[in-house]
Amino acid sequence: MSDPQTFTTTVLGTARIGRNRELKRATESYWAGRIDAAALHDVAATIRRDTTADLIAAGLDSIPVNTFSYYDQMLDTAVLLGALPPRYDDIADDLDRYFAAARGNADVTPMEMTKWFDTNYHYLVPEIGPETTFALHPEKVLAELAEAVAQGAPARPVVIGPITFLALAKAVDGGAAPLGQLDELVGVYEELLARLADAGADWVQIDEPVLVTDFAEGLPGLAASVYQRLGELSARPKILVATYFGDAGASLAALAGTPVEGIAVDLVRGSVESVAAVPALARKLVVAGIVNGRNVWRTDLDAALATLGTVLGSVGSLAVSTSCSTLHVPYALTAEEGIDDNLRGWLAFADEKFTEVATLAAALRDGREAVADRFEASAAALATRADDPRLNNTSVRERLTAITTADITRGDAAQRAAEQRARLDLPELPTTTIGSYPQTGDIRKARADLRAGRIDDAQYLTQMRQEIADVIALQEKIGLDVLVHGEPERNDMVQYFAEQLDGFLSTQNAWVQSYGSRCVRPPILFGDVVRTAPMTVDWITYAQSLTDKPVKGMLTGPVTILAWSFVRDDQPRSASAFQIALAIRDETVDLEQAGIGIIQVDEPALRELLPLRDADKAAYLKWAVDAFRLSTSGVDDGTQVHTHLCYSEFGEVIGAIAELDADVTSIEAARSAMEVLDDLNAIGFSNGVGPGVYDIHSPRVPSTDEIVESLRAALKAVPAQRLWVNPDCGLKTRGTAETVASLNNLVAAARSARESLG
Ligand SMILES: CN1c2c(nc(N)[nH]c2=O)NC[C@@H]1CNc1ccc(C(=O)N[C@@H](CCC(=O)N[C@@H](CCC(=O)N[C@@H](CCC(=O)O)C(=O)O)C(=O)O)C(=O)O)cc1
Ligand SMILES: N[C@@H](CCS)C(=O)O
Ligand SMILES: [Zn+2]
Repeated sequence: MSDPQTFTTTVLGTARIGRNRELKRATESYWAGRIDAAALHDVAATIRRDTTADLIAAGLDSIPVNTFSYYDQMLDTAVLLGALPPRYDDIADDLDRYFAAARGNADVTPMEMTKWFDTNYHYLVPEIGPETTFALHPEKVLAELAEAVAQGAPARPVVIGPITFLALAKAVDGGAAPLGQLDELVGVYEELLARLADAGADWVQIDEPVLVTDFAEGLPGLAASVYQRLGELSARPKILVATYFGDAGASLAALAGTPVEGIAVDLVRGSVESVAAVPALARKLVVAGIVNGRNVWRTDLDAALATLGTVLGSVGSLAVSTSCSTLHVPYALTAEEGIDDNLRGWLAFADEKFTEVATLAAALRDGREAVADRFEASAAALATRADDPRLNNTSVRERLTAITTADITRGDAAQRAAEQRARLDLPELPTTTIGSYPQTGDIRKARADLRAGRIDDAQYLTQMRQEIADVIALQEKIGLDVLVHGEPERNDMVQYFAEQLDGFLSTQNAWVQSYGSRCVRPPILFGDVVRTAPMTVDWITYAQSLTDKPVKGMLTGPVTILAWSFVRDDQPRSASAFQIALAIRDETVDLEQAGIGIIQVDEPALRELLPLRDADKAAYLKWAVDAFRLSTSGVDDGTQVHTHLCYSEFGEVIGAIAELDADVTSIEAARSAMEVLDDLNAIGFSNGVGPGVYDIHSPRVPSTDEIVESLRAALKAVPAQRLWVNPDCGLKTRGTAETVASLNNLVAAARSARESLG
């Protein structure tokens, strides 16, 4: 049992989708009406109980609770604070209201979704307007606390803090920046702390990851005043303010100057020097995030122990922890088969990380000798990494050394546009889609059947070709101008490529939540990246053989492949990005040689990897742009290069988007009212652009009229010669009926807009 005064071993949070994605299946069944709310709650309770039991078994003496979520922790926080947007007020049932906010329904649009810091996890963006009021609804956190206590857990409730909640919210209804409502909101946290104290909580963890960023001015000052105020409460649990995803910088001293008892610091991305520089930490519990919660590499235990030894000298007491929640890594390495011994030895997923935390804490408490066998096993496994030939491919390294500016530069953009116009002969306002068509149950089942040996390669190929033929026929019927093959053969736009590239390990069960019930299996980029054969050419040329309309080749770009993989940590990420770029470049050249005239290289993660601190942004954008250009500059001027960006606010990277120098950029804009076009104009962007004219994240079918309206708005910012008409992202998550209806309206809207252009 934990000493309520302090604790020594913990993690900041855990995954909640379930070891076998039980929550995904249960929520999707609930939405489809196949199970009722009680059955869904049962699955959720089992996941929570199992997670708590696993953490107890791992030997942790303080256990996070309320890190479970049916959909998203920011949405949970909006509910906790009574700050759901009012458009959901009429929905009486709590669960249905919650899911309506998450996903929308026939009557209401969902809350916006965007990336959580620089991760591939998406949160729902709180909406704060002048009329927003806050009111405490602590039922979930209190229930989950009681549940864990009943299980015998030394439970520590976790909530997102007020600064992070408001800094990540968006202003609506003409309101000012949401952080202006911080004072009022802190009052609700005061009430919450009193309720948690009444419920017997010894500690509460308040997550403030925004303190490692430059997202808003004056964050250290806000940290000081908010936690001074909360710290002065008389009846409250001990407060642990958790910073993660980077170095808390000046906020660390600000927090240390308040009465809070504990501060969690990220020692993977942050530095020991920052801790040593704050004398007031000598009076605090420092929760040392030494085990990487963001990546899958085994911890170098000796190095970690040395770091902890240094930290110990400058803090009041110390607990060992992961650097952030293990939400971002898969559950268990033991669920993976077929990994060679060398590579397996370098890895640690969540379960293995819990053990690393416990081992390090034991070494601090009892001395390294007490757990020497674990340290030695770890060191021996990691020692095999340096000499593994897969980490050092001479030919790819030599090729990269020889790259010059000419290799990342295409011909003059206007000249390219003229050549492409002559070659492609497209109408004004050409219509297209972003790549994927609905990934139906039949498609996924075919892949599951192939994996299980129920069908063979030839049968799988036949079925996928039929899917492609159907999608081509559908697009011709709808009347789209530039067609796609629909991506049926792709389990995922990153994993599909990783499975074919040397240097990547693809997993079978290593699922990580991406948003809501949607999961991905990030590949593990462990070595040098080499393309051994074309990856997409057969599929695309088959699609092109079925139609006279141009079919776009469809590739994922180097930054996105990197961003959505677990990346080796023994060289800069840029070095791996350039290796991937060479592989994609070779693929574009092969597609061009096979007669494909348009090639799209998707970079939806360009914005996601933007560093959280302003000082680091320019260097990132330089290598990210160069990697993209390396991947797309091998083709002739007459080949039209498209790119696609989504899932973000693009303001900060708008200059980089222009520097990508794609001939056509399709970009999510359906929810930001064409602001992106004004931003592009402001920097003189003059290539083709396709602002998304409808939101594919909701089943709602946009009317022709509303798409015409979007196009009219777009035409005020962009001349018809440069404007493309497309949805804002791929259609893989949509149903077929709504897709067909939406695209019919999109084509009708483009025709109507063309007519009005005369
Ligand atoms: C564009 N986005 C992507 C991101 N990251 C990626 N790595 N990939 C992306 O596409 N980040 C930003 C956004 C996030 N958006 C999404 C959208 C959709 C999904 C999604 O649908 N995920 C699927 C899993 C996709 C997949 O890997 N499919 C595989 C395996 C399918 C499967 O689960 N099979 C079953 C058996 C199936 C059956 O019998 O019917 C099984 O194995 O048990 C495949 O198609 O082969 C999801 O289900 O969550 C993710 C991110
Ligand atoms: N080509 C991909 C891009 C998604 S961001 C798709 O259409 O799904
Ligand atoms: Zn997209």
